[in-house]
Amino acid sequence: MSDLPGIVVMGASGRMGQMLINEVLANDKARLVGALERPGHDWVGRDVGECMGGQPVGVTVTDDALTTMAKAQAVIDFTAPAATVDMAEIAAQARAVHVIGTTGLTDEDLEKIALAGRHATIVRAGNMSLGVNLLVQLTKQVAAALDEDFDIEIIESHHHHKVDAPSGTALMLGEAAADGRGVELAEVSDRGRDGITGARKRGDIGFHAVRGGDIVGEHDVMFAAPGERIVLRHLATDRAIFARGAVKAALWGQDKKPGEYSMLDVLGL
Ligand SMILES: NC(=O)C1=CN([C@@H]2O[C@H](COP(=O)(O)OP(=O)(O)OC[C@H]3O[C@@H](n4cnc5c(N)ncnc54)[C@H](O)[C@@H]3O)[C@@H](O)[C@H]2O)C=CC1
Ligand SMILES: O=C(O)C1=N[C@H](C(=O)O)C[C@H](O)C1
Repeated sequence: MSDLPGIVVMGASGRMGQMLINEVLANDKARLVGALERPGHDWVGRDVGECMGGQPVGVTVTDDALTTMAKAQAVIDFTAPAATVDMAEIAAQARAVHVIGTTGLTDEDLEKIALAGRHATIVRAGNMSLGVNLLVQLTKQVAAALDEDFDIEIIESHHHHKVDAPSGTALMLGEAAADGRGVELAEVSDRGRDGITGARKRGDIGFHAVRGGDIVGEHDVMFAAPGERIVLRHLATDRAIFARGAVKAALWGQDKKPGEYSMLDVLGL
């Protein structure tokens, strides 16, 4: 048997799940050892390659996370908050790296994940692409260089299936902007204005969510002052960028001590 790290993909039938299955299968430094779906899903019990419309790959989709994780060195999880919190405990028991791409996690979810991080290596990011993680660093730098004469607004656009807002990426960018300014995001966050809102409060960071069609993911960070505007922009046109980052994170995590890491750690940014 190969000693390459064995990776399980959770949420195998999802938009990201299918990207991840293809990415792991194509990677010569990893093996696909499991594909998980939620109980009752019609892919459960079938070969994941066939489910995706191709040749069999010898991995049957299952809803049995405990048994599947026993043979894995990492799990890549782009699913839903409740599923991710459950997996955090299972991955910690299995001493497997847990790569979390799921967004929409509450503070309570994050506390539970942090607890699991005492025993497991977790890499979590609202966006696993190289471009967005660079944008995070640029946002922090620009926010640190400018004063509050520049109003910061974050505008994100996604496909009409997306269930959470603001996007995980928008929140990462907001945190970076707040960090650059030396303030707490929670103190200055202004989400989705509506009605008679009053004039914009100096120092606030605004968030706006557009949902439509098949937009993969677009993010603008606008710094607007009287007489001039700077706009930092990332456009995702292919979900493969997220899958590539996630597989990189799963491999990077193999020799890391337990704890919570980000894609900035993985990419060395
Ligand atoms: N961090 C990043 O770079 C990115 C994060 N995302 C996030 O990933 C998540 C998933 O996005 P999509 O793939 O578009 O959604 P999706 O709805 O297409 O896929 C989610 C999949 O998870 C499965 N699932 C739900 N509960 C499960 C359980 N208990 N066990 C196993 N599978 C379970 C669902 O059946 C579904 O197939 C979202 O939170 C999204 O925001 C998406 C793209 C990039
Ligand atoms: O749900 C998505 O599709 C995406 N979610 C992530 C987010 O919430 O930022 C990353 C990417 O923008 C696609």
